[in-house]
Amino acid sequence: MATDEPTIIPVTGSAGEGGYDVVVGRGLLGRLPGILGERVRRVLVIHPRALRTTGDTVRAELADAGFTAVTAEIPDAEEGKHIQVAAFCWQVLGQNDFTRSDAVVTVGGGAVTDLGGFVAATWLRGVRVVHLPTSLLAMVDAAVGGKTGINTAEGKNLVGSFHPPAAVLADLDALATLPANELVTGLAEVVKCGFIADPAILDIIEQDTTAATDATSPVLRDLVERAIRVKAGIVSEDLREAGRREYLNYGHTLGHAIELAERYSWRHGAAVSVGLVFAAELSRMVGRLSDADADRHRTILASLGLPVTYRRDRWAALLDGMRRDKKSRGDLLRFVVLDGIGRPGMLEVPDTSLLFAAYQEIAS
Ligand SMILES: NC(=O)c1ccc[n+]([C@@H]2O[C@H](COP(=O)([O-])OP(=O)(O)OC[C@H]3O[C@@H](n4cnc5c(N)ncnc54)[C@H](O)[C@@H]3O)[C@@H](O)[C@H]2O)c1
Ligand SMILES: O=C(O)C(=O)C[C@@H](O)[C@H](O)[C@H](O)COP(=O)(O)O
Ligand SMILES: [Zn+2]
Repeated sequence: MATDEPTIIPVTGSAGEGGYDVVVGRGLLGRLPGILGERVRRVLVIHPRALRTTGDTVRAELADAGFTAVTAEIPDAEEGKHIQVAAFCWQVLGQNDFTRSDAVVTVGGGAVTDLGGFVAATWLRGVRVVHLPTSLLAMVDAAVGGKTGINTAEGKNLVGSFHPPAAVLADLDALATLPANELVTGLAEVVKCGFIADPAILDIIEQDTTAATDATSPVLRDLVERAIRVKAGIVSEDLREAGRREYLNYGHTLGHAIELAERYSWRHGAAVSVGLVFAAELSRMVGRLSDADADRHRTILASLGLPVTYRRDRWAALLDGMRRDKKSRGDLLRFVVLDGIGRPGMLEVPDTSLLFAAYQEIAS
């Protein structure tokens, strides 16, 4: 199964929008000029300060290929998902005369692909974007599927759009510099994919946690490809989240509320980990998930070193945050739950006492 050949995972178009390829492999940068194509003259490379060297390498590759490449260096992590950072990027695009036939390239984790995707979606009402994800989480999730967004003072990803990329180059070599804790938080989204759609993911992690957390292992590559296939399959059917795409939000209702409560000092994947255990407890409480399947959430996530509990005294703030979740309809909170492993569904919760009871199971 070990191979150095790139794997191409197609995302087919839906809602009248074009499809694209997610390429997983090593040494993929040379593909970028060909993907951008001959019509593109100017390229804005958006990267965080922490990845300046990688951003410079991408800019040099583009310049060598004859593009006019400029960079926008943005604040790291969630600090970058801010309207003022988008405004800075719009300014760079404007000052460099970017037209509708020009393009944006993102280099970074999910915060950068979200911000850069949003900038591309809004500049001249939409220009091409290619994502070069550098974190595990961005490779398996954020760069794929076309959700873009920024945070507001009231919550996570409250402003954004659907803007599919022209391609995603998931270069596993980038993971060499990713801190171990960042790799682990990315695995929370991989585990999510295991619970909602591909139970083999769970078996693989349980069999060898060490290999699953080793950026160089064929096991991790297998997990990356499996998680991307889950996401690609769902977004190919439902780009704009009219139905099945909501399942990709498993664990996120509480997860996003924790991120807000922690003022983004927690990584997204860590908050989603707690959210997954909460959603499993909710599923168990309403009789839709067995004890064993619910307990498996806590066990597998804890085995990776991910958090599975959260502060008992924060319930009121969390409930407030969850009300602004995009799955809510009016006063009705809606959750992704499981009817078994690989069988996601929705639960409407008019009565918050049920949520409070489920929260007691994860409160510390
Ligand atoms: N659009 C979507 O569908 C989607 C899906 C999942 C998550 N997200 C978003 O993605 C974000 C989380 O992504 P994340 O976990 O990648 O966080 P992140 O982008 O904040 O990156 C985490 C940290 O890792 C650093 N980093 C990234 N790549 C590196 C590398 N190769 N070497 C060294 N350091 C590196 C970053 O600079 C940052 O400090 C959240 O904002 C979340 O909402 C979006
Ligand atoms: O792609 C999706 O759809 C997801 O829900 C994937 C999530 O992992 C991701 O964190 C997403 O950004 C959450 O979206 P939101 O609509 O709840 O902001
Ligand atoms: Zn997520």
